[in-house]
Amino acid sequence: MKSFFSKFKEGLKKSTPTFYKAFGKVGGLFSGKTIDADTLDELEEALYMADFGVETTEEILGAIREAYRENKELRGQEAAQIGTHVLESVLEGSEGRIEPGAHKPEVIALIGVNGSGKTTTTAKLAHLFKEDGLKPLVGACDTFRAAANEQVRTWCERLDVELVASQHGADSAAVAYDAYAAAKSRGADVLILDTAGRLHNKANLMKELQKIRRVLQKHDEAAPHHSWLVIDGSIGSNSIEQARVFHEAFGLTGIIVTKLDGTSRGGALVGIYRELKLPIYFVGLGEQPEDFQPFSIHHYTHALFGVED
Ligand SMILES: Nc1nc2c(ncn2[C@@H]2O[C@H](COP(=O)(O)OP(=O)(O)OP(=O)(O)O)[C@@H](O)[C@H]2O)c(=O)[nH]1
Repeated sequence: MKSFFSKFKEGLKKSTPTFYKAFGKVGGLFSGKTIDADTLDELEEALYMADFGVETTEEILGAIREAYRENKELRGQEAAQIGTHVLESVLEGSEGRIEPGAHKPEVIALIGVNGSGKTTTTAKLAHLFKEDGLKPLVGACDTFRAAANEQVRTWCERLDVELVASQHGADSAAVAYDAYAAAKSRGADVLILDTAGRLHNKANLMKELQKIRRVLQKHDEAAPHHSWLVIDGSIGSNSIEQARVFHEAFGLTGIIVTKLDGTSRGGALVGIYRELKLPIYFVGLGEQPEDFQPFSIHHYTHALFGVED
């Protein structure tokens, strides 16, 4: 099996400027030759504004303050390096990586509230797997929202990806079951399931998700092999609570954070990781299929502090 990430190494560099935007002003604070007390105050404010949360903000500031106490001539880039190291150690272990090939098909269930970006992420994943020479198949399990099917269909046509869908109002677990069978018989490497984000109430939604799991397990006891929460990065610290609720109800195996291109609150993913220790697999950086990258601690931390590679 070809390495899954070969294509992405180039992509990572390309979108660094997008990340810079996402972090607003933090990086800019260290562009000067030396820092001063004002820089530290501004850093504190910027980290809170970006939703890094109390713990992470205090750890970063504490380390830079200590270095500044010892050396009043501390250079901007030195301070930025210190911040980078603190954040790198907070995020240690957070990079989710998959190597398709362990199961055929490898089943990925995308979960999350409406509008978080599940359907777009389904398309992005399908595109990514295709680019890497794998065969994806998509199951449109959001049978609740009428337009959802259409949206997935449009994406799959555009990307030339096979789709299993059903009528609006159909049993989503039945779609999942059929999609698995189709993926197996058509030799798909990866099955991506786009699930509903809203039902009449939360309990029903969780029941439906659990039913999808039970039904998949009739095919393969280990399925879904990945249950990823797709979370809107621009909602900031509210995302932590959202992740906790889904994790308790469904047992997530990872996170995908979307919309990091259009937000200055890109710090919340650190809070999610601190709290739930769920790996972050991908980040969404735009509306197009290629605006999608594996989460990289190095990239994230360096972009935040404006540290050059
Ligand atoms: N800027 C930006 N927009 C995104 C990203 N991901 C998704 N979107 C946009 O967010 C909106 C909602 O995305 P969907 O993929 O429809 O979200 P969903 O979770 O499937 O929502 P439902 O289908 O309503 O359940 C769309 O307008 C997407 O184009 C991203 O990474 N960046």
